[in-house]
Amino acid sequence: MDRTNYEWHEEQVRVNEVTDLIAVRIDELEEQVGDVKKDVVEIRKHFWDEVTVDVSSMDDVIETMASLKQQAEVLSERELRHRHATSTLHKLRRLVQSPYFGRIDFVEKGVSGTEQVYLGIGSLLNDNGDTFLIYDWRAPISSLYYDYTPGDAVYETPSGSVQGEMLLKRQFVIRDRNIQILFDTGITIGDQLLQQVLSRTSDAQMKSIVATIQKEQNQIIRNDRSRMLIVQGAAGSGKTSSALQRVAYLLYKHRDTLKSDQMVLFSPNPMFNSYVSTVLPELGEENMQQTTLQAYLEHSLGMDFQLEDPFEQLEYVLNSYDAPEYQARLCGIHYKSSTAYIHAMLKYKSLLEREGMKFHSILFNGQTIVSADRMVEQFYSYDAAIRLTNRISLLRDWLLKKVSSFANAQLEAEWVDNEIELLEPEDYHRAYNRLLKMQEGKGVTFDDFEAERELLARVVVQERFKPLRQEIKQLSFVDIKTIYKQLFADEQLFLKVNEMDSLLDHWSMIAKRTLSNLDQGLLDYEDATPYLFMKDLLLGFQVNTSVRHVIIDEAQDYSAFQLEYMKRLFPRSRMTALGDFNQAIYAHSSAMQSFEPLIGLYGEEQTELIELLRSYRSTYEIVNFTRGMVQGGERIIPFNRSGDKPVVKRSTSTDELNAHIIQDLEKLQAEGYASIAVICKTASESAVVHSLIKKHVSAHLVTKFTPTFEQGVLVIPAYLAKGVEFDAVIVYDGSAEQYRHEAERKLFYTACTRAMHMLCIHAKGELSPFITAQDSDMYRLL
Ligand SMILES: Nc1ncnc2c1ncn2[C@@H]1O[C@H](COP(=O)(O)OP(=O)(O)OP(=O)(O)O)[C@@H](O)[C@H]1O
Repeated sequence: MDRTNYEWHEEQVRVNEVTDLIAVRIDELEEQVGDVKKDVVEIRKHFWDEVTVDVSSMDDVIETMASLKQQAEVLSERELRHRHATSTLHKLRRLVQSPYFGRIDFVEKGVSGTEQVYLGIGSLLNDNGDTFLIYDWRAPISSLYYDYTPGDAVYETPSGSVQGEMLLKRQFVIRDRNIQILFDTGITIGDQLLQQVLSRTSDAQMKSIVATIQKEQNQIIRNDRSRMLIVQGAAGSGKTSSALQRVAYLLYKHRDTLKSDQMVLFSPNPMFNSYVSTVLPELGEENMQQTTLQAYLEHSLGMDFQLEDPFEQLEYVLNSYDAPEYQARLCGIHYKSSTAYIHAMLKYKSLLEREGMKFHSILFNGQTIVSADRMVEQFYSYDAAIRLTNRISLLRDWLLKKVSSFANAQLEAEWVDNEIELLEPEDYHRAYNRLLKMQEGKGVTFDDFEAERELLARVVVQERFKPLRQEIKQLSFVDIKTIYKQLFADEQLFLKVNEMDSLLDHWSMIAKRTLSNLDQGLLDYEDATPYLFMKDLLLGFQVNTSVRHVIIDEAQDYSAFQLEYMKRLFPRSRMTALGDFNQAIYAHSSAMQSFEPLIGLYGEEQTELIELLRSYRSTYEIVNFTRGMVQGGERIIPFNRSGDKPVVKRSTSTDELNAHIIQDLEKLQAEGYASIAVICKTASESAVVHSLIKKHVSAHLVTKFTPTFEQGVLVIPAYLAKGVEFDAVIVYDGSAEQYRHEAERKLFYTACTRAMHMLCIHAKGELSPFITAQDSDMYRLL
């Protein structure tokens, strides 16, 4: 047996020992889980048998409560035990198949002996409980594995740095308890394993990367200093992957204080949510909360308006170059996405403290209880030193009193008699019971006609005024819509709050669109967050203080305004923002060309910035080709994994183009690619292409409503392919006709960078000018 074989054998012996131990633990735990589960079922079944319920006297009630509490405690202790045991069991079941993926031998400075550290997705102690057979990849010492090659090495612990020398770094792939791959790493950190991992076919769900985390990614995962961590990374550089491992790391490091539901991931679309949702469970952690900004806006404003979503806005931007108001809309989007607009709103709010508030009159049956003017008068009669939101609360209380007096005055009204006549027997019965309760001890009975009429009148009046009271309590009397509209209806006001001398370019069109949309109950995407901000400024922010960490993926797609809003929404939270300016596809992204808005959120001292330049998703050939499409692309470093050169195919007609696409699809399928995306520019183009393709090849159409990501052939608009990846990508029509405006460059780049192994760009007629790789070495032109 040569040395390598011997080592392999030795390691396999260890794998056998460890997995045997895990198997024994699993057996024991399965038995335990079964017993505890039985206990829980029994306790639930006989819960009341063990409790003596006696309410005859106060003492008996207290005793009953005590016995109830005791029984509930026993139940909850067993349930907790069951949960713990089940989660340990899950971890062990994962470990038994593949107990670890790495080993380092480390000699700590000043300490004799070498420590062998085996790294897996969870830790495992020996039976004595004094030696780690497996270290969790998130343990402090495990960071050595990701940060160093053999030689001098340091890791951080809560009590300080530990220095020493790493003697060995070994990587494994273990499947079904057998070592399939084993090699020691030299200078090229894990290239061989990474090569293997990246060469596999894509999946419908993202995979964890714990075994091959790269040094620069480890900086992101373990960063726990700054309030705000910004990651700018090339397409495919592992931003999302690092962010998800980071969540797992933080949940591990702060396991006593941080729970998964205190972390929120903002995703670009619901399909992306499903794509990444298995990573944390794979690592033995519960998923964090996942949402989209649009879902939040819908939740907050969906009752009041029909909201445009970001995709509709983008479709407009991509499809409506010839619309007369196109430039005006872009200008409006630009302004409404900026921090300047936030400042204008804050200024507007301070003006409103003195004048200009708008209210809805309080009406009943067409009759005015309190007029809007009277409310304004009342509002500004309060001490100006009182905060605006508090003055609104005072006004609310005043209005409720006014409504009460008005309601009392209605008791004798004719409509009340009419409604009493119409009361259903149940209402009548309810009223009777209420009378009994209210009049207890007062000697009044329902035989008393006067009392009966009065009571029923009260019931009727109270019921009728209930919705109005409810609305007042919810502060609906503040006319947010008109207040917001004022900004665009009153030019002087706009100039004043913006501290501008002249109005925006295309002002009249911007103002007209804003006002007419609001009048029709529509809210453009660019207005939604500002509108909500205005509402919150006046009525109070609906902040969420329980969330401790917000992760924003595709951060370049949020406007400066939206980011600021999100910061206010989660005042006790840290933030991780991951983005790539080269993939900024929305019109408002022009307001986010740089890091400034992100850094500005918490200020430089509280912000850290990490850049990822190496791209892992695509082959060397694809990265080499696509990086020429964007500014600064020459800085992107392709990972050394070779594949076919991208193919660019020109057609002279739509029929020919379609025929080429179908040929390509059939060829790629025959070559064994599991996921192939035909990426179109817009939703409508996708629908047309899908109806054509499906006659020849089984294919799914992805729309903004598609909830989950599927394998096979997908036809998808480029903007929905954000964040996901495919074995092969066919860009449906990469012609100059489709992609020539600057706004389309990043969309085109995003589409091309979704490809892992193969990229084919088809074009009808002239090629898009973004295919700059003139050097025919970069691609094959067919
Ligand atoms: N260290 C790694 N080990 C293994 N695979 C990796 C590693 N880093 C990244 N990858 C793989 O590279 C691909 C791209 O990763 P990811 O989606 O996280 O990148 P991204 O920067 O978010 O991309 P984009 O911005 O283009 O959406 C994924 O398949 C991911 O598994």
